Amino acid sequence: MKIAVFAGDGIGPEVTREAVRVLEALDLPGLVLFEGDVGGIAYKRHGHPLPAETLEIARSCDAILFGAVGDPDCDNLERHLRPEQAILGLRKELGLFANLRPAKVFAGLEDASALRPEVASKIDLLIVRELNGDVYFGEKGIRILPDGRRQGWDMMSYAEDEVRRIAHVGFRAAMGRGKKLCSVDKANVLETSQVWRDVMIEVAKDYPEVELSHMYVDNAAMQLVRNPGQFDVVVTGNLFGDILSDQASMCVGSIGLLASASLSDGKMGLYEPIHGSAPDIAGKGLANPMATILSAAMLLRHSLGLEAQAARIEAAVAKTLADGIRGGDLGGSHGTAAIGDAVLERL
Ligand SMILES: NC(=O)C1=CN([C@@H]2O[C@H](COP(=O)(O)OP(=O)(O)OC[C@H]3O[C@@H](n4cnc5c(N)ncnc54)[C@H](O)[C@@H]3O)[C@@H](O)[C@H]2O)C=CC1
Ligand SMILES: CC(C)CC(=O)C(=O)O
Ligand SMILES: [Mg+2]
Repeated sequence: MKIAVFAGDGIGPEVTREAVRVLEALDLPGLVLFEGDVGGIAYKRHGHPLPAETLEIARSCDAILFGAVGDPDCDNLERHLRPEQAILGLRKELGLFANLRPAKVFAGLEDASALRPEVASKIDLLIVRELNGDVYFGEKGIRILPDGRRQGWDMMSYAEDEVRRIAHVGFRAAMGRGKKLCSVDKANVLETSQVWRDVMIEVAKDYPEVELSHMYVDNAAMQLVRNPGQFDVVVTGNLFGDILSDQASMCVGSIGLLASASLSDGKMGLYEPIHGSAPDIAGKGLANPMATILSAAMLLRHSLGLEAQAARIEAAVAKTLADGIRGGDLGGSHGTAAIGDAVLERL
């Protein structure tokens, strides 16, 4: 079992360290970890945010545990050299098109939600976000208009096959959960979304037991706050899924809690918290490592088939929260390492 560990920038190394401690504590036979540079740190050391040797490590491993990338020092670099290209590059190079972002309220954490406890307590949803297409990977540029104004442009598109494969991921997930799938788009305005919606309707015929609904993304953002309990599986594109999942994190309490799996057709996957490098708290030991620890659990489940060990980690995190151990993001005072210690004690 080979796991690549790409800690990255900002709080990335801090939260990844705790997740690695948890993985190591499980004493998994044959587990070997391989570290690699990604993001701003990789740019500073190797001149590129995703060096060839890092990509090679990624390709040779069964799964990747990823921290976060992003460094304000690098914000003025040419776009292809910016830290964020590391995660975009890994997603594209490895064909990781399906991003699973579960959001569920942990018992005892209802009061930490930005929503009223009786609204928050009903949340148990899965955002299935397409991760290889959309405006993130379209042609883009900055051009000078004839009248001298600068104009930025980014091409949004989805081809039918790109929608079809993520639709199947969403419907299969719904079959294993509450059999409800809400497809989120902006088909009232965007042709990209019209194709998206047409394909969702077509694929739904293969899953007659799943109840398909459609929602415009602006309404979805509102419904996520008004009545998040109505959602089971939400399938959406790259941009909308990025935004809605950050929003969902505050509905369950904190962005420091939301884990994710980025999957391809095979078992290979990349696992990361949904948050970024949080430069505002980096280096202070304040970051909540739970999202990364829970991402490690997803890694064991999806890439290594170790369901019992994944459940063990999730139970330890749930117990830690139930015992009142909370980081600053949840109104508590526990630091990154103390939260890691507490999870390890409950493993
Ligand atoms: N997959 C990745 O590597 C991602 C990278 N980024 C990058 O991260 C950098 C910062 O982006 P932001 O927009 O500030 O988003 P962010 O997610 O890094 O931070 C947003 C806010 O949430 C807080 N926060 C995030 N994670 C936390 C944790 N584990 N515990 C406690 N508080 C936490 C931060 O302190 C900040 O106030 C940028 O360079 C951005 O491009 C952003 C999202 C994903
Ligand atoms: C940093 C971006 C490339 C993506 C992002 O915000 C995310 O995947 O959540
Ligand atoms: Mg994001």
